[in-house]
Amino acid sequence: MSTAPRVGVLALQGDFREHLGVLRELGAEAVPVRRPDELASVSGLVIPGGESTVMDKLSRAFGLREPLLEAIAGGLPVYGTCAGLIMLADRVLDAIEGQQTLGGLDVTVRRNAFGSQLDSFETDIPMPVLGEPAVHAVFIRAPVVESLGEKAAAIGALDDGRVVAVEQGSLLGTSFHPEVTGDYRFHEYFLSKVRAA
Ligand SMILES: NC(=O)CC[C@H](N)C(=O)O
Repeated sequence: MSTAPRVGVLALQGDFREHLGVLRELGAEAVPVRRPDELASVSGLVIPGGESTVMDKLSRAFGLREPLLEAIAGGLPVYGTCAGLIMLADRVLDAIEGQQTLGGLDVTVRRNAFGSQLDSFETDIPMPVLGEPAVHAVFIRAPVVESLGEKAAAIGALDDGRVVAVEQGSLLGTSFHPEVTGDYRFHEYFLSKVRAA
């Protein structure tokens, strides 16, 4: 019998409680991560949606930036949603002055890419890695992946071709919020990476 994987959700800011709930529903031992020792105790990490500029500042204030960089470099499976995707991106457009990301995903993302007229919307996105049916995706002041480097792969795009889901080894990122839809295939996919790591 395999034991439940212990996974963390970065709990500095944003909708971390929703992710903790989903991961627990899927049978994982899910814990909030705010301190380096908590990060060291998990075998996977979700970076939730929220506000990437605030998460960036808080990660430095909490002494988590360096441990997070080391964990990502060391191959920890990490899944970033929305602001979490921004945190995982190597390059960011429309960042605020001084904003830093953790990086890891060889992509360029644009923050708040849908503008102020269309802050939030929902649509179905075919996602071959998850099979049928298409994923119902909820976007909230979301980023898009404007370009991908060689190491990253697009795994989901809008009808107009804009990439909103990416994967690179043990890293996974989505512009949208699977934790609010009741369709937990993305979290299951992430947990399969954790188990395989
Ligand atoms: N729902 C979200 O996570 C929004 C992301 C936010 N616009 C940012 O730049 O960080």
